Amino acid sequence: MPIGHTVGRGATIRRRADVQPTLIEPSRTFLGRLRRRGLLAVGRMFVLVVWGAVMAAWLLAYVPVLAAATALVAVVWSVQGRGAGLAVIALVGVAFYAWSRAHPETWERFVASRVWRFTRRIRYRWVWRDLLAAADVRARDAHHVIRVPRLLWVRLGRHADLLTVQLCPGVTPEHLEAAADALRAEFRALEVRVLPHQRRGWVSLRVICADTLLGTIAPPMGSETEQAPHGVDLTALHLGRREDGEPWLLRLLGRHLLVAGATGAGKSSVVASLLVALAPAIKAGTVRLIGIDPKGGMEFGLYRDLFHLLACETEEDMVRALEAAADLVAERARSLAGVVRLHTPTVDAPLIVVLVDEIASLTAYISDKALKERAKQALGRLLTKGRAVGVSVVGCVQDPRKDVLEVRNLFTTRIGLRLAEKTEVPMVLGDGARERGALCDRIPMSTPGVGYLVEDGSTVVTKVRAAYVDDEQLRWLAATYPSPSREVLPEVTDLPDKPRRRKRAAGEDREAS
Ligand SMILES: Nc1ncnc2c1ncn2[C@@H]1O[C@H](COP(=O)(O)OP(=O)(O)OP(=O)(O)O)[C@@H](O)[C@H]1O
Repeated sequence: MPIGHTVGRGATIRRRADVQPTLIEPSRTFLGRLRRRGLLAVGRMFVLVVWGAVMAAWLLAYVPVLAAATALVAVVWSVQGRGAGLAVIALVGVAFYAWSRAHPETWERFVASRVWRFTRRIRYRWVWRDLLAAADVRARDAHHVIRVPRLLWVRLGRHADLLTVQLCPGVTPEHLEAAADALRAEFRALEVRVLPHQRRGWVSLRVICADTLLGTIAPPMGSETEQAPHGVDLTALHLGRREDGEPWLLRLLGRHLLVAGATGAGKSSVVASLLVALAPAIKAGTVRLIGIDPKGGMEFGLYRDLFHLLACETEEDMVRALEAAADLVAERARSLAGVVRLHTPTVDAPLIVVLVDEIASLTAYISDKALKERAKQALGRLLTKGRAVGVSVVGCVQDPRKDVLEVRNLFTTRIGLRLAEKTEVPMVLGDGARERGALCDRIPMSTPGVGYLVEDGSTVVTKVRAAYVDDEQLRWLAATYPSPSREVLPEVTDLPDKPRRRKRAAGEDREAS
């Protein structure tokens, strides 16, 4: 088997010291060796020239401004001769310099960023084999030839590139995940993330080259027709931006959402962005909010009018609100049994969003044991049966430890904002999420609202940042899109603590008599 020969899938590494030297057929004479080397050098030179020409043509196609300038120089040179050609080259140089000074944004957009992107493409291919072999993403075949995954193609983006990679036998996506840091350093990127590919044996690498989440993001607010011209799409709520610069669209219909983050990580900005996206539907009556705020209304009190029901005064109130929502789930499940598999929100049967700020206050920090048990049961009922019947829970949590929040695996969409320790990442986002790129513990304090999102049943990790909605905008939102219906707690439903109230009432009667 000659060195460098490719068998089946994967690319081979040539000239490696650890390849069996016996595989090389040595030339016997000095002249033979010289001829062989000379031929090899000529062959390499030829390949290099062809490759350079192809790359130059590709670069011109990729940067039309350069193509136009090159065409101009070529025409003048061929018609007017070398002197005029050189003069045009100098003129083009001066024009480009003046452009970059006078309009740096357009220069960046049409020339600099495109050239930079193109050099990235060359870099990926240039370093690929050696880098993967050095980072231990390799396998050795039966002939002791070292093979690495093959880089099939590169899709360049403004902020992130997507590399499609064909794995070779013996190399798994986990090998690439383990080498993500080495790839990031060599590609001079911010992050490298391994994503699944629809074809078996292939994976994608997302290489993040520019941080689009550094600056604060403004919420998409406006009049009803501006904000949601075609009505609110509950499967694609615009909450902020993704790391590749695209809008972050979140599906809430048929999902429960957990937002975990240390104090000051920006949990309330995720909730506020969600409210901005839902507001027109709240006013239209197709979405109803039930708010539970253990901070006594400090968070949700600001936009009280958006809520159909707000429980924030006592622990008892909050648990009763949860139970009311859980009863509604049972009632809807009965009425929808055998009719539909997923409820479609209407004004008569709206999507109920149960918004809980600091969910651990209900499941862990309540002092009354019986009340805590009731809260856990109601939450369990909501999370296991609510999705299909149009009841979604959105919960925030600071401390994601198991004893604090036992039900966290029932949340189908999870967002990990800045977390204190790396051991907390799998607690929120699941096993292996940190290896796949969810570095919640490395999010700086200076970027609140930044987090990693994982959906149930998917291994894809997406970095996002929620828009920042200030207090003034929240007040405006509540005044512009108030909930058309309002309920107060005692009237919510047939409350399960009635016997206790009856007992207390009986006791009061006795005292009176
Ligand atoms: N998406 C965001 N963009 C820019 N700044 C933000 C964003 N979210 C939050 N901030 C800033 O960070 C501060 C803390 O954020 P926030 O109150 O949302 O954190 P939190 O996780 O809810 O904290 P706590 O658990 O203590 O309530 C805010 O006062 C705000 O100034």
